[in-house]
Amino acid sequence: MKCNQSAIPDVLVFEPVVHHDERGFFKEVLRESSFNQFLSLYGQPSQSLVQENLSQSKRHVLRGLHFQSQQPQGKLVSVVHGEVFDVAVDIRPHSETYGQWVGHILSNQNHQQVWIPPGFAHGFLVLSESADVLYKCSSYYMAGDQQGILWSDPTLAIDWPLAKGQSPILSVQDVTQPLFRGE
Ligand SMILES: Cc1cn([C@H]2C[C@H](O)[C@@H](COP(=O)(O)OP(=O)(O)O[C@H]3O[C@@H](C)C(=O)[C@@H](O)[C@H]3O)O2)c(=O)[nH]c1=O
Repeated sequence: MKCNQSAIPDVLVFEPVVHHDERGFFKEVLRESSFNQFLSLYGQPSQSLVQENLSQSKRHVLRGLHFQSQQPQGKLVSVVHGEVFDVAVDIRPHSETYGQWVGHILSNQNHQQVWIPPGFAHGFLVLSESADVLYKCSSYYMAGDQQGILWSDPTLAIDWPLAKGQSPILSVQDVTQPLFRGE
C-alpha cells in the first residue's frame, strides 16, 4: 500500500496494491496495521474503523457537506463502482488549513482511497452514470449529531466539476444546509 499527503497534509491518499491476473484483480481494501502505521508516520493518532457505509448514487448526485461535531468521524473513502469527485473541508478551528478544501477523483479504475480525519466536513459528486461509494468511519453515526454546510458555500468556493448550468441532485437536507462560518 502506498500513501501520500494531499494539499491538506492531514488528508491522505492511499493506493492499495492491486493484484491483476486472468480472472480479474484482488486487493486488500484495508489492513488496519498498515493504515495506522501511515497515520503514525504523518503524526496522526491511530484509528479503529468501526462502521462501514455503502451508498449508491446517480450521476450528478452530490452528498454533503456533512460532519458530526459531538462525535467526529474520520472516514476512509473508496469507490467500488463508478467515479466521484470527493471533497474534504478542514473545519478544525485551530488548524493551519482551517477553511481549506481538497478534492480527489476516486474511481474503481484508480483504486485510490482518501483518509479524511475527524474534524473535517465531507462530500462527493458523482461523475459517472452511477457510483457506489464505500467508506469506513472511525466512530458511529449519531443521527442527532449530523451537521452540514451548504455545498456551494461562497467562502469555501469548492470547484465542483459540474458543467456550466448543471445543478447537482441534492437531498432535501442538503439543499438548505447552513453556510460555513469561517473568519
Ligand atoms: C450516514 C448514515 C445515514 N443513515 C440513515 C439516515 C437516513 O435515513 C438515510 C440517509 O442518510 P443521509 O441522507 O444522511 O445520507 P448521506 O447524504 O449519504 O450522508 C452521508 O454523506 C456523506 C457525504 C458522508 O460523509 C457521510 O458521513 C454521511 O453524512 O440513512 C444511517 O442509518 N446511518 C448512517 O451512518
